[in-house]
Amino acid sequence: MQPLYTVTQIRQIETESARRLSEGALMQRAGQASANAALDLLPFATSRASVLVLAGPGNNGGDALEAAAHLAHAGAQVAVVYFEGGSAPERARAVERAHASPARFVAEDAIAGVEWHLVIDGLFGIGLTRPITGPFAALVAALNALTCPILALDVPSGLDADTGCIVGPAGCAVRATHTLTFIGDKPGLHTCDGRDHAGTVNVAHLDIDAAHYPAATIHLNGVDGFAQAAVARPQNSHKGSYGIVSVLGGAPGMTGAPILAGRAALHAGAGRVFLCFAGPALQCDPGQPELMCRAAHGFDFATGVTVAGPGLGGSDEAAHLLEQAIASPQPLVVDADGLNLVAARSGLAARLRGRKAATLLTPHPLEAARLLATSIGAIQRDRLDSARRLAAALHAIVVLKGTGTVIAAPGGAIVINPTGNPALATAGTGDVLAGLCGALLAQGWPGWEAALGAVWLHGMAADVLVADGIGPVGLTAGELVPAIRTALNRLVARHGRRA
Ligand SMILES: NC(=O)C1=CN([C@@H]2O[C@H](COP(=O)(O)OP(=O)(O)OC[C@H]3O[C@@H](n4cnc5c(N)ncnc54)[C@H](OP(=O)(O)O)[C@@H]3O)[C@@H](O)[C@H]2O)[C@@H](O)CC1
Ligand SMILES: Nc1ncnc2c1ncn2[C@@H]1O[C@H](COP(=O)(O)OP(=O)(O)O)[C@@H](O)[C@H]1O
Ligand SMILES: [K+]
Repeated sequence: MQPLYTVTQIRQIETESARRLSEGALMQRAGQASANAALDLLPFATSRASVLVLAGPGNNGGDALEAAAHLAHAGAQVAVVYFEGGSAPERARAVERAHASPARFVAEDAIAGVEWHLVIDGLFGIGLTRPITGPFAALVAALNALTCPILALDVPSGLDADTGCIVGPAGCAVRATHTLTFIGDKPGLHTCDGRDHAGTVNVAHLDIDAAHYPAATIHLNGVDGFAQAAVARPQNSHKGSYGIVSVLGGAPGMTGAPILAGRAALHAGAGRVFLCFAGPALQCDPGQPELMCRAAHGFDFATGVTVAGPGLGGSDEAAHLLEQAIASPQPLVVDADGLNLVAARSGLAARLRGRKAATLLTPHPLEAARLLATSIGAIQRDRLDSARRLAAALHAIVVLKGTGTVIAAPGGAIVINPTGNPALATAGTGDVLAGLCGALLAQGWPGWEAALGAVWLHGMAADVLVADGIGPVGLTAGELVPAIRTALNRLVARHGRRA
């Protein structure tokens, strides 16, 4: 999995490596890498390309000036909007190089009325300390109104590289189509506002020796993070080999949620799936008669994995049933109303903390806010920290949903998921994810790999459906289910080890 580094770590890597390099080497390498990336984005002969370069007051601006000089020497028509600022010697040399090149230095008002083929955003990088306001904000608005590609250097200006939030309050950020980020990839490019502002992310390592990189605790989810848990089915196996998933949910009037979770568990390979209704039990799911419907009252949750919460409601009876599911020595997924009950009743949280088997919690931001007794805004302001705090507080693997889903382990490891898209922003997709988590656990996947695999497959299924025109508008949660089955089978065929 691709490592992600915080700004503090990037600064440390820079300090360590810079000691062994000539002054300004990193900025020169960043500028060269940026120019190369820019050339790749130009649609035709370099000499006919109009490139607008924004060079801010810090070293991000220095990178942009180096890039401007290279592009101008390569023959592009380069216009630079330049802001006076920092006195770092390497930045001063970048200014000189750009001035000595054929690049033109222009005023901000020259941006309007020109057909630009590419914009390079070198306004602010990881040194942004306060919201972009005033004339800089007007400039960002002008850039965001352009239709040409925008290449952000290091970070789209205005975005917090650690959290993925626009630096605020009342800040703004460049909406880039591409980001070339330096030294190492950064979490903020992949979650919250990051995905909308960074576009396609590439990393330029600037030839820094691997020895200068610390062990990363944050990664971008990828198949290598969980594929080792996939097992090819042996011929000599039967339904008992693939586990049981029991979905606890379905308070009166809320039967759809457990059905979706159960269907997802079935199509993701669980040997048997029970729907355990907290309210009046359905006789069967006529659309999926393989699901076995039961009253939750008196059900033995210790027989397999429980997915507790979809449509469970908040009654005392629901809390009592959840307590029984938590007491099971088997793996457990808690979602939706299950999480709301844990937030509302401290006794349940204490029992959850005491569990020995794998426990996965799958909150969306509002559920996470209830669990941490805070607001959605506070959760979203630092999604990584929120997920990490929840995992530590409840001794569970936490899947904080939403674009760039954050998966956190109680020990502090964090993974951000890159698959998925806004087609998933529709009712029931969370129930499908919970059922999928349950199915992987039932088939013997360890908790961490089950969480990573489920989130990745769920997002990938949505990506494939959208590529086929089934979404982003109007995708239904039920349509995800067969697409998840296909994605999981491809994974097992490609990576599944022999049992
Ligand atoms: N790290 C590395 O190893 C390498 C880093 N490199 C590059 O350096 C970048 C980091 O450079 P950096 O530290 O100079 O910060 P940067 O992002 O240019 O901004 C700081 C400037 O902006 C100003 N300023 C801040 N907020 C503002 C606001 N809202 N509105 C207005 N002004 C504002 C701030 O002013 P001040 O706060 O001091 O008043 C200061 O002048 C990094 O992203 C990468 O591109 C590469 O060369 C390769 C090696
Ligand atoms: N804009 C988005 N981009 C990517 N994934 C999204 C987006 N919106 C929602 N999702 C995903 O869809 C699912 C929604 O879950 P949830 O909010 O619990 O829905 P429900 O309760 O209706 O089942 C989560 O997996 C979430 O990460
Ligand atoms: K930038």
